[in-house]
Amino acid sequence: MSLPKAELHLHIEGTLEPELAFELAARNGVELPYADTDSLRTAYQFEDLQSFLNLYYELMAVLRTERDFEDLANAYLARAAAQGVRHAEIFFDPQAHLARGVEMGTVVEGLWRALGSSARNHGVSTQLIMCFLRDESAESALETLDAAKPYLDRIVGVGLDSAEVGHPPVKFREVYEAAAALGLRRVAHAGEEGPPEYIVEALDVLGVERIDHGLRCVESPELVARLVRDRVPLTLCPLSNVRLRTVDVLGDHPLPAMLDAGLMCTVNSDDPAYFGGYAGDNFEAVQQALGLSEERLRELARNSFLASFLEHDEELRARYLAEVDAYEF
Ligand code: HPA
Ligand SMILES: [Zn+2]
Repeated sequence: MSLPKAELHLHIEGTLEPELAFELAARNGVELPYADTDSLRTAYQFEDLQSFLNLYYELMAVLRTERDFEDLANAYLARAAAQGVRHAEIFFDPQAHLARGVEMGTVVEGLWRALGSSARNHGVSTQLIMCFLRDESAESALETLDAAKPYLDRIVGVGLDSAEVGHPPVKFREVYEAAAALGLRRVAHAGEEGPPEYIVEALDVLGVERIDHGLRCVESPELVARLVRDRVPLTLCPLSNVRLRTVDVLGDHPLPAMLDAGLMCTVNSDDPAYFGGYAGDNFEAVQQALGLSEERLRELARNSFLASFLEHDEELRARYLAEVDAYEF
């Protein structure tokens, strides 16, 4: 669906399509434990978040040089642009690369080669959000923030991802305080597999401005009331929820009820190469499975721009919002 939209929940490493994975493996002399793209695709059957993360981290072995990260980001931006994405706030996972001996500079400069010319080349404005892996230590997160200091002009904010349960937001209090002191925006995954309390903690302890996923807020009427009152954006990822089995089938997704409750929902793709669709595909899927009206879809698109970190260019945000209003389905 080409409705203009911002993508606010997108892991760049999760855009690695099998074809590009094999191309980069050949280029870098990396051996993949799959015969070809078809046999790799058959591995895309996930039980839960962890079973996905195992493959996600395994395939990252092919990302080694600046050019690899540039090619990865350009491939994503081209696909996103074709599906109506006008603005993308893109997560990356530096710890997963540092652990393999790939430097922060290689990752950021490589991504920037694509992002820095994206408005011109793809018609997509971009921001970069650095995520900490919550199943690594708080010390490791602090070291990562330190390693990012030379590149902060290219990074708008920090996030928190990877295995959620057992790794509550409070573990990262100190690093989020340090990030805030550096002027970075703050978001965090919470309430994907973890309980509603993690969402409350992300707000109260980490001071986040948006919740990534946040799906399990629906279990707490009190929390829903707070999120509605404070207009806290939730970056939902419907196809991801089905593939990682946080909802059984898309037709059972709580998105319509969440919108009816007044929550500020957005629709995003998370890891589109693994979960069966990019941003526009997610919009189409929820339209079909949940029967969302055109006005609801327009509301989701407006929310995406309102929730985006475009404060440095309100004119651009206004232009995007006008495009949403003018869109004809
Ligand atoms: O959906 C996700 N959840 C948590 N961590 C992640 N890292 C990539 N994708 C995800
Ligand atoms: Zn995610």
